[in-house]
Amino acid sequence: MDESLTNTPALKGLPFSKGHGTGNDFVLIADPQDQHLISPEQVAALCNRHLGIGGDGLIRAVPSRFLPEGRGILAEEPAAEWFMDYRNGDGSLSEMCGNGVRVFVHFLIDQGLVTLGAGESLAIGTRGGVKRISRTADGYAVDMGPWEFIFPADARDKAMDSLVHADGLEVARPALSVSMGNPHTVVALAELSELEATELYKAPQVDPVPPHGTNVEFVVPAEPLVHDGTGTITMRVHERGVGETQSCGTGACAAAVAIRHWAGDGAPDSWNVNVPGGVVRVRFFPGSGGREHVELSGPAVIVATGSLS
Ligand SMILES: N[C@@H](CCC[C@H](N)C(=O)O)C(=O)O
Repeated sequence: MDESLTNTPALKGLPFSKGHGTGNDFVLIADPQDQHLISPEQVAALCNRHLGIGGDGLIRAVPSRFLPEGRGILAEEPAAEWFMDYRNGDGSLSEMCGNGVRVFVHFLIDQGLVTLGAGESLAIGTRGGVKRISRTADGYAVDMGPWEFIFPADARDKAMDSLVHADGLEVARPALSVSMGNPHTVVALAELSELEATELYKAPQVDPVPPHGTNVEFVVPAEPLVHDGTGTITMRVHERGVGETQSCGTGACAAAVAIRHWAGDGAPDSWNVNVPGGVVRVRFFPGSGGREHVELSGPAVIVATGSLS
């Protein structure tokens, strides 16, 4: 373990769990009294795969009442007692993490901090707003709220609003940028062989890049696209603040938004998104306030618990 971590009294002996959702992995820390302010450098050290515990991100579970963002959440939804304080592996903040919020709820249950019965839902505070989570047969479903295009309609023709280039692709490809609370740029490729050839060891070049940076999803629609009313997409992702990951829940939602837009009228509302770490499901449904919402579902696993030595 990096000594700069364990020399910090506030972190010495701190219990943690390690969990993942379809291979998108997180260090999880319960902080019911808001006593552990973990610096960006400490997050990066804990998430380091060689010198730390290793993870795509770190999630601190803290009561909403302790954080200014959390108090705003409580004014909107008093039941959102717990706040998901999410950091990317480099220590930067993100508004939302779709795989992370499922793993977060599983962690809260595992720690005995909440209960969630079949047919019930739990409100969680995030920097991307209140998310409601319920159990499914294989894990959890999250109402991710409404999606929106990042660039205004007049800057976007029907098919694209950016160009993206990555090593391994001969030319830059058209893309659409979608917000799921956090930013995504979705690039369609024609063949699985192109997806395999795409090099994601460094960040793809996006032009124009959304104002707060972006996560980049490379997607291949299945052939045929729709089977039994469900569309299928295969996706790889380069995450802002992390690098290539095995899965990205908000990215899967953005991928389904973009492919459904490209497919046009008659495209389905249900999607399976294959990622290197498994499969997540995305569903569009009429949400509150007359806006279309996105539901993300998939597994959540706790693999280990320990304490910082
Ligand atoms: N893997 C997450 C997204 C995590 C945040 C992202 N890297 C960002 O900076 O927005 C997911 O499952 O949604």
